[in-house]
Amino acid sequence: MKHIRNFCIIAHIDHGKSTLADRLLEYTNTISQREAQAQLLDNMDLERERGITIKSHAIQMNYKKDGQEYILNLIDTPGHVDFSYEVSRSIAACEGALLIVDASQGIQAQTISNLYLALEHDLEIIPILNKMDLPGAMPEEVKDQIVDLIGGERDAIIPASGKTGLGVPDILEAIVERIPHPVGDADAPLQALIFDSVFNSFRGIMAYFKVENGEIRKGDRVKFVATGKEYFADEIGTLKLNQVPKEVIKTGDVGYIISGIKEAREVKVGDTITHKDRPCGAAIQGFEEVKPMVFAGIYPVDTEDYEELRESMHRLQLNDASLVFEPESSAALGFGFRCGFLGMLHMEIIQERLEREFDMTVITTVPNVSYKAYMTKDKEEVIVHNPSDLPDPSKLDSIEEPYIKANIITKSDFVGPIMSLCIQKRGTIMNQHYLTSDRVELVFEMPMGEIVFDFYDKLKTISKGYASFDYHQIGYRTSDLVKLDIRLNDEPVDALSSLIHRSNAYDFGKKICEKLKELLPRQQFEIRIQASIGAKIIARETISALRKDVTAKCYGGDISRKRKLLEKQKKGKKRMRQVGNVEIPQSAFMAVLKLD
Ligand SMILES: Nc1nc2c(ncn2[C@@H]2O[C@H](COP(=O)(O)OP(=O)(O)OP(=O)(O)O)[C@@H](O)[C@H]2O)c(=O)[nH]1
Repeated sequence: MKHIRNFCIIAHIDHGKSTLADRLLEYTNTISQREAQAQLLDNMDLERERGITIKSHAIQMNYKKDGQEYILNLIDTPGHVDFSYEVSRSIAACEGALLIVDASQGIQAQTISNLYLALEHDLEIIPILNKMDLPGAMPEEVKDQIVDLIGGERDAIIPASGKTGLGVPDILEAIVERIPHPVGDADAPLQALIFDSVFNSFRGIMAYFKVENGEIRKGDRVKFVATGKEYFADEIGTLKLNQVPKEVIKTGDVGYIISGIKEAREVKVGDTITHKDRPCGAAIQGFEEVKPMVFAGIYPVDTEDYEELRESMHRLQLNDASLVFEPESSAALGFGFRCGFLGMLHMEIIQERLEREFDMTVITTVPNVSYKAYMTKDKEEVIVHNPSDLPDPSKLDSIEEPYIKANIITKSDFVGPIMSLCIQKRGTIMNQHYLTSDRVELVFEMPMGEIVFDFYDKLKTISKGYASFDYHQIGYRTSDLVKLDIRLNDEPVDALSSLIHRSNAYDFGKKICEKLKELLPRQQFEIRIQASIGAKIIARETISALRKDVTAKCYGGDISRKRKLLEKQKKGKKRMRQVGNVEIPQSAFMAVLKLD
């Protein structure tokens, strides 16, 4: 135990965590340089392309210092807010953290939020100034920021570069010297924290754990405390580039278990593994059920593909337990699924995986948060995951919506515009704090429903990219919300309904009608677009009729050109849905996200 070091790397997105991790693996000969080039830790195609680590991983390195062998377990964490629960569990398995800050960017919102998580778990923090090779690196300024944030000595900050390998030996030395070894009782009953799981089509589900107390042996009868399920530890081992089977994993060490688990749902990150016959007294604290925050409908473009879509979603769920879905039907879109995601990025990833890995073409509806509606009678609580399911407003006592606490870090020049944006999004400023003379941290409380719309994009635009954003939920609050419906030629389109704060409803209704007018293709008859609250029409637009013949201008001459145009037209139609007599393209279902 004395020669084990468990650590994670925390950083804002794109500050170079994965690249630096690869350098550590290379330096300790855990992987070869050639393998490293493929950015090993990000082994999902999608991850590699997007340059983000979606799921956390663990890998073991051996390192020799003064003749003594050390085992270094690196637990990789995802950097994006959607996956912050996974970050917090990975952090709970560590004794130390490398805090990576891009020397050209300085401290950003996720640097701070992940740092706070690490400090809550009393981790030893090793600050690293990364990307020192960049011409725009500002080492002295960023060092000031780090010292301001975590205290400590300027000299303790290690200058590094994942690109050139600068600082890598110093980082390894610091891991051994500064991070404490794990502590635990080797003789106590087994208590192991599950911090991640992966799905492998050959081996089934593999859970990653850290042994806090006791030890686990191959063949042991174990129990997962939160789910209550029991398994045989068919195979246990440590994680190098591949799995290395072992007979025993002892206190303080990190490993994997394969035990015939069929579905990702059976393994809950944060759960405790113990022995069936000699269980531990209590589960490891801090376990939470991950709850989806954002909901949207996913429908097959072709109604006949419904069964295939269901099958694909089931298979996706096998390795992503945080995806939840249930069948729903929409008058406009037919049969599909209402899906719950951890956040907007998670939603995009699922949509993309469905298309890439399962070859499904889907229509996604506007995302929304979940609401709590209270009936006048009995104050009965109804959870609403879909605005069109809102009970009749005349029978409602009140509606509550989720609120978040948002942290934004930006340059002082942008404070004004960002404040106006947040206030426009019904936010309340709670705190404004200067990190340095030029960098400000703003803390807001605001409804989560406002950020699922277009908040990120707007924030990025008004701050010219110089603002970073992070948030967590702080509970539900009563709001004056109304349901806004959209009709096309008097036919309501349920998939376009939304819940809006009353004060914004008129403006919103007007804008969405204008946007739809822009997005709906003109057809051979007039299309009336209306926004209504209950029976009251609050906005309308009309698209005039058009006789559209794309081949008309081809004079009947060149047949191949004509065919090409028809092909093109057919393709354009693919993602369309017919409601009444109006054809709606996918872009229109997301129109709300693109209002000016
Ligand atoms: N110049 C320079 N570029 C770097 C360095 N380290 C990483 N990069 C680049 O920065 C980008 C982000 O690097 P990643 O290692 O993917 O960042 P990350 O922090 O792992 O990102 P997430 O996993 O999404 O949080 C990539 O384009 C890297 O090539 C460095 O030391 N110097």
